[in-house]
Amino acid sequence: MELHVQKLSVARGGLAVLKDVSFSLSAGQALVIRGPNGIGKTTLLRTLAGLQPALAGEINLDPDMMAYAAHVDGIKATLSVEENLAFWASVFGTQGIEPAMIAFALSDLRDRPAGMLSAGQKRRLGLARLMVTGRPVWVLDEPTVSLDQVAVAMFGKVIEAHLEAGGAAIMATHIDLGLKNAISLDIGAYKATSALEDNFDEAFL
Ligand SMILES: Nc1ncnc2c1ncn2[C@@H]1O[C@H](COP(=O)(O)OP(=O)(O)OP(=O)(O)O)[C@@H](O)[C@H]1O
Repeated sequence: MELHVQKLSVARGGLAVLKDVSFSLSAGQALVIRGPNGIGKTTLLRTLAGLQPALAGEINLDPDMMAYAAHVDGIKATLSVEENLAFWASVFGTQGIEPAMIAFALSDLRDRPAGMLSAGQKRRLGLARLMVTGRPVWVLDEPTVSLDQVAVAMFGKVIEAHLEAGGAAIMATHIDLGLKNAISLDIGAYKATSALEDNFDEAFL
């Protein structure tokens, strides 16, 4: 698995936010996207995962290779924790939800309706979902929000195991997960300038 992203431009609300983003990622690697609030990390991740079209550029991998997890994880509130994981396993055509249940310490919560989980427990369920997708590239937007220290460590272990098994991950996070094979990309340099800014001098001449 090799992901190559070339000259990708992405937009939000009809306005270009990032221009000409290029990077490559191999199996076993994690890419940590960095940049200030509002620069376009979420927009970039959503575009990579195929949830919105790119303005321009190339992504060599099919979105079907990717699993996306963000703040809204598509958790079904009335289904139990176990039913949620079983549902996703059926959607993605995979088997065996127990490893995900164990990795995120959800076993004791298996019968609880997801709507009754705390914010951190919900996030753990959303991250456990990644494991049952069976997809090689995980695209993660602020995955550690709401997680306590113990849960952050659980998540770090799961990501490390995913990379060791030949998967890859792209994530926007401010937390150092101590991953062995992580590279970082500061997207500040790719900020798209608006037409007004492009012609700023001319506007005054
Ligand atoms: N619906 C929208 N219409 C217009 N602009 C939007 C819309 N949603 C977001 N934006 C703007 O698009 C830009 C990129 O937003 P995005 O959420 O991708 O940034 P981010 O880097 O993930 O930010 P943060 O670190 O705060 O989560 C921001 O300037 C934001 O204000």
